[in-house]
Amino acid sequence: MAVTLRPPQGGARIPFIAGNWKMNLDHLQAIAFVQKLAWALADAKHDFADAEVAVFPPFTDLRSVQTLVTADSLPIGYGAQDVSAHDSGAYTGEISGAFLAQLDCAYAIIGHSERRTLHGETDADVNSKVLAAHRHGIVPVVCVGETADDLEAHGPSAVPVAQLRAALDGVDGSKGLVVAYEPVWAIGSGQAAIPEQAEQVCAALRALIGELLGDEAATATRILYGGSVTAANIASFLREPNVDGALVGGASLDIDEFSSIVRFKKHVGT
Ligand SMILES: O=C(CO)COP(=O)(O)O
Repeated sequence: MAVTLRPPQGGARIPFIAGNWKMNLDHLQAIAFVQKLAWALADAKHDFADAEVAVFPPFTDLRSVQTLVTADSLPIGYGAQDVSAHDSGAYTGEISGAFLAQLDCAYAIIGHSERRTLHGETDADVNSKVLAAHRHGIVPVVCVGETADDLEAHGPSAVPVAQLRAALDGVDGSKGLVVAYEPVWAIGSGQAAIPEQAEQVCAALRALIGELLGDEAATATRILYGGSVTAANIASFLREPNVDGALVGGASLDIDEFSSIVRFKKHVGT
């Protein structure tokens, strides 16, 4: 039996540590990695009530990850790095949310800055993809974040808030949502945001979710910080009340480093 991990429906937010592998690890490497990660967390007696864990492998790995997770009942979730806005048809190279749902993907990352900058994704595209994920019962992990130029011109919150407002147009808040605040200048740079700044933006994003989707969604939605997260700096982010976890890139490819990030406890409500 597969362990199906779904975000909590209201109540306390379980911290969420998500590993975005980007274009790394083929399906054989993915199987070895997920198995070793599960062993490392079991050895460390990780309590999954302290932090939910999910990996986001390339599309070609997802069937293999599903098979492993199902066969061994591993308490590790997984999702896709993108999803098509369309459900089927003449869209060469795209992957339907229907296919991801068939692979029991709980999540799909949508609007990562690498999709926005390298593939020209607009706010409207991101919104269409969020709606597509929801049509198939997949929880979108909506990425927002400002560039260094945006930061200088508008401060940290304005662009992420505008991006999230556009992403949530017409969205049903009861269908589940995770938001990742990833300042573009912090991604892969080794220069993480200052935790107080991450908190300021995450608080503004939560207020916007309340305005658009209601108080229940604002309370239930996990808002992650992403951008040069490591085992050494995760504590400083999780100390912030509106930061509910991390979207981890480079450090999610190292089992010791990633499991150390997962094992750092956020003290909810303290
Ligand atoms: O883009 C990211 C996760 O989606 C962050 O990447 P890094 O952790 O490598 O900075």
